[in-house]
Amino acid sequence: MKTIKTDICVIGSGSGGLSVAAGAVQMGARVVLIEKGEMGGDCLNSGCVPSKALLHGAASGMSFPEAMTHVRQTISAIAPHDSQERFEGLGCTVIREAARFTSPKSVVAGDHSIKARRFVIATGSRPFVPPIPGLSDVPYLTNETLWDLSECPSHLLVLGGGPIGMEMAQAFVRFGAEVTVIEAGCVLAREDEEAAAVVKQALISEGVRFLERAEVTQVVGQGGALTLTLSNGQRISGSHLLVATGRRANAEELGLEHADVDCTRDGIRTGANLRTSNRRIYALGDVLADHPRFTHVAGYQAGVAIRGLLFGLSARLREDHIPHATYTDPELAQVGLTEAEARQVHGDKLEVVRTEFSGNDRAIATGRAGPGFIKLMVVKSRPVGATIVGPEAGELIALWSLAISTKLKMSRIAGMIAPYPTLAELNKRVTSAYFTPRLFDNRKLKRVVQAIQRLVP
Ligand SMILES: Cc1cc2nc3c(=O)[nH]c(=O)nc-3n(C[C@H](O)[C@H](O)[C@H](O)COP(=O)(O)OP(=O)(O)OC[C@H]3O[C@@H](n4cnc5c(N)ncnc54)[C@H](O)[C@@H]3O)c2cc1C
Ligand SMILES: NC(=O)c1ccc[n+]([C@@H]2O[C@H](COP(=O)([O-])OP(=O)(O)OC[C@H]3O[C@@H](n4cnc5c(N)ncnc54)[C@H](O)[C@@H]3O)[C@@H](O)[C@H]2O)c1
Repeated sequence: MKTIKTDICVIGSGSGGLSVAAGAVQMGARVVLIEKGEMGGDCLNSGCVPSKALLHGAASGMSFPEAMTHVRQTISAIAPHDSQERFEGLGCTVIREAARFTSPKSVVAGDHSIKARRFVIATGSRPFVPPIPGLSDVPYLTNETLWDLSECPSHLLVLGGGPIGMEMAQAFVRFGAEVTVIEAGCVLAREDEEAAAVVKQALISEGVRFLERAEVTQVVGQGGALTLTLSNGQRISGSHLLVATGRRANAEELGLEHADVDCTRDGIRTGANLRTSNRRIYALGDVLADHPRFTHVAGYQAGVAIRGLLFGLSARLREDHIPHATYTDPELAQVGLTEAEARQVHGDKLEVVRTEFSGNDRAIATGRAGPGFIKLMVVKSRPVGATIVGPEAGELIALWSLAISTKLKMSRIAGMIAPYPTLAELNKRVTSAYFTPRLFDNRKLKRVVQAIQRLVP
């Protein structure tokens, strides 16, 4: 067994682990990075990158095989950035083995024993597969196996109407598959209800069938012919089944019991400084319990952890300005509070203003003026949340993350000028919606203007 002593040992080379390793090594720390699978983790290999590449293929009229080639080419184009070679070039020691704690200060990976001053657990998550009778006996797809398909399914059954289920439902219906989404509750249930309804309606109009509040009690069949039975006796048959019913943290195999790290079934718990119950060990990204699971969140958490790891600063996480987007067409993006949440927190102090994509010249000129809107939640002249459903919602939401993180007043945002004609004008337009009644329905202001008009020559 070879022993390595280091400053920081990072377990997992996904979005979170790579960000910590790159930052720490370039600022002078000795870093060991351990990865048991593909460098780049879920986002690059089986998550964001392939799913967005597939959606692009579906939107731009590629055939399914062409789109799958585009998926592979996209991964290959991005992979060098996350590669072992790049990280070794930066100065990290990269070990391609599964890591396991043997004590609060040491980890074993293959024939290496790593003793580190600090550890970072960034082992991510895997698909949660619900314990439905028969499911484990049939061939089903998850986000880990979907990318091996060589032909488009004739009828794809999608279990779960969260972001994975909705994005993939739209991609596959556009490739010509029949698609049925079976959802235990309501689709996109964590989103603003009105915005989620716009996305759902768009998918319905493209041919996706939805069964909501549906409890699957049994799955039978074989490859190419699967049947789900619901609690109401209804049966739905399809050629393939995609299970997209949430995530489970990758924490069980880490030997956390030897490391004094508290962990629940939902994942590892930390304080806002990302330290676990063992102060030498940090955790971040999808392996955490009760945190949003997104690539940009793992990246943001890496920045917070680095301040503690390298400088001993007690940086703390903030979550009110973290946006997310679902890349259906139309896209749905959210930052801060939804209208329902803001109403609960702020009651009568809440003002909600909105503007529609149908009034935007660029949206009209480019044939994208379908149903869609920006809704802004404002309290004491500062935005506390924004919901956008429409084209490029994921791009448009960034401004509102900045506005919330810096507590910008609406008057400051109204000072922004967006070039004409852009979708970005919608962000300006929604601030006008806030000021319009204050300016145009203001009797006092009208009297002042009239008085000045009488006085000025
Ligand atoms: C289909 C899909 C689409 C998604 N789309 C988006 C999107 O559009 N935008 C977005 O922001 N997020 C998206 N996500 C979420 C995003 O992929 C995750 O939030 C992100 O990858 C989490 O990063 P991470 O570093 O925490 O974990 P991961 O990327 O999962 O990396 C963890 C790494 O740790 C390794 N590992 C695990 N255990 C061990 C061990 N014992 N020893 C050594 N290595 C180990 C794993 O092999 C893996 O490489 C999507 C997810 C899925 C599934
Ligand atoms: N655009 C993006 O940023 C993006 C895209 C895809 C995934 N992701 C990330 O990946 C995570 C996982 O995505 P997801 O869609 O799998 O999870 P999710 O938890 O967001 O949604 C899962 C859905 O499955 C339903 N469900 C659970 N058990 C069920 C059952 N037995 N039968 C029917 N429905 C059932 C739930 O009610 C829920 O609506 C997301 O939370 C997100 O963090 C992000």
